[in-house]
Amino acid sequence: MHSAMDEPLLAAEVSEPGSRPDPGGPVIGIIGSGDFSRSLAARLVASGFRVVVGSRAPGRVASAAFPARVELCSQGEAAQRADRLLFVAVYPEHYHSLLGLSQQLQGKVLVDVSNASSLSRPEQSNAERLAQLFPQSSVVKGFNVLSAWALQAGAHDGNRQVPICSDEADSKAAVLQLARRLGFSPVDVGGLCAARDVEEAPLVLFPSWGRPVLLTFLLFLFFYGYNFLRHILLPFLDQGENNFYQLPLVTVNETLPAVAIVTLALVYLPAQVWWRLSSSWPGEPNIRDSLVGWTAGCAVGSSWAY
Ligand SMILES: NC(=O)C1=CN([C@@H]2O[C@H](COP(=O)(O)OP(=O)(O)OC[C@H]3O[C@@H](n4cnc5c(N)ncnc54)[C@H](OP(=O)(O)O)[C@@H]3O)[C@@H](O)[C@H]2O)C=CC1
Ligand SMILES: [Cu+2]
Repeated sequence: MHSAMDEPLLAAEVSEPGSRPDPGGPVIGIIGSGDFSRSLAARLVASGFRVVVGSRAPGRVASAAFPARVELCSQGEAAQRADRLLFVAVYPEHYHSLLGLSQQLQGKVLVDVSNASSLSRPEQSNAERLAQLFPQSSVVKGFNVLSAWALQAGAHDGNRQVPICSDEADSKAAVLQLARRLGFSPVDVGGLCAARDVEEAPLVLFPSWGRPVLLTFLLFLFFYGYNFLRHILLPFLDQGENNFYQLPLVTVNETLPAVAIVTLALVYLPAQVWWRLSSSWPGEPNIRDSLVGWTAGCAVGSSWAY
C-alpha cells in the first residue's frame, strides 16, 4: 500500500538543513494577494522556493507587488500547480468563497495563517472551520504569529518562534520543515484543537506577566506601609511630628529601592540556592542541571551560578 510516509516532505532535495532547494524544487501555492501573501511570497522566493499566487483577479494585482519570480494566476490554477503546500492568505470570513476549489485542493496541505479577531473564545477556531470546509485536504495551522513585516525582515532579531499544529502528522512535519527553511523556529504545539490558542496568541499582550506585576505591586504596598508606619505614623503619635508631607515623594523614594532589591533577589536567589544545595549533593547530574535550569528564571542568573 502506498502511504504518505513514503513521500518526501517537501521534495527530496530539501532534507539537509542549510542547503537550498534548487529552482526546479517544490512549488508552494498562496491563495490571496494581500499584505501577508506578498511578504510570504518574497520570503519563500528568497529561500529558494518556487511560488504561485492565486488571485480572484490576477490581472488587477500590481505586478511590482511581488518578486519577479512569483507567478500570479487564478486561484484554481494556483491550487492545481502547487505541489503540496498551499497557504490560505485570505481572511476567514471569505473561506467559503474558496469552496469551488475543493476539487483542485484535494489531497493538498492547506496552511491556515489567520488570527483570531477577538479573545471571545469562539466554538471553533478558523483552522478547524477550514478543515470542515475542505475535508479532502489536510489543514495545518501556523505562521499567524508572524507579521507581514517580520516575514519580510526575516529572522534578524533572534529566531522567531512559530507555533504549528495539525491533526495530520505528515502535513505538519512538512510545514515545520518549511518554517525552519525560512529561518524561523517552528514549535509543534499538537493537534488542530490547539489552533484556537495559536490564533489568539498575537492578541495576548505580555503573556504571563500578570503574577509578577501583582507580586511587585504587593511588595510595593508592603514596604510603603512599613515606611509609613516607621517614618510618619509612629513619629506623629510619639512626638507629634508632622511628616505627612513626605508621603508622595520621600516615602515612595524609600520604598522603591527595597522593592527593587527584593524583586531582583526573587529572580536570582532560587537558582543560587539550588546550585549550592545541588553541588554538595551527589545526585544524578541531569536532574540537577534541569532543576537549576528550571529555577534559574533567566540565563544570567544561572550562568552566574556557574
Ligand atoms: N497582514 C499581516 O501582517 C498578517 C496577516 N495574517 C492573516 O493573513 C490573512 C490575510 O491577511 P492580509 O494579507 O493582511 O489581508 P489583505 O486584505 O491584505 O488580503 C486578503 C486577500 O484575500 C483575497 N481574497 C480572496 N477571496 C476574497 C474575498 N472573497 N474577499 C476579499 N478578499 C479575498 C484577496 O486577494 P485577491 O483579490 O487577489 O483574491 C485579498 O488580497 C488573514 O487571515 C490574516 O489574519 C496573519 C498574520 C499577519
Ligand atoms: Cu536576565
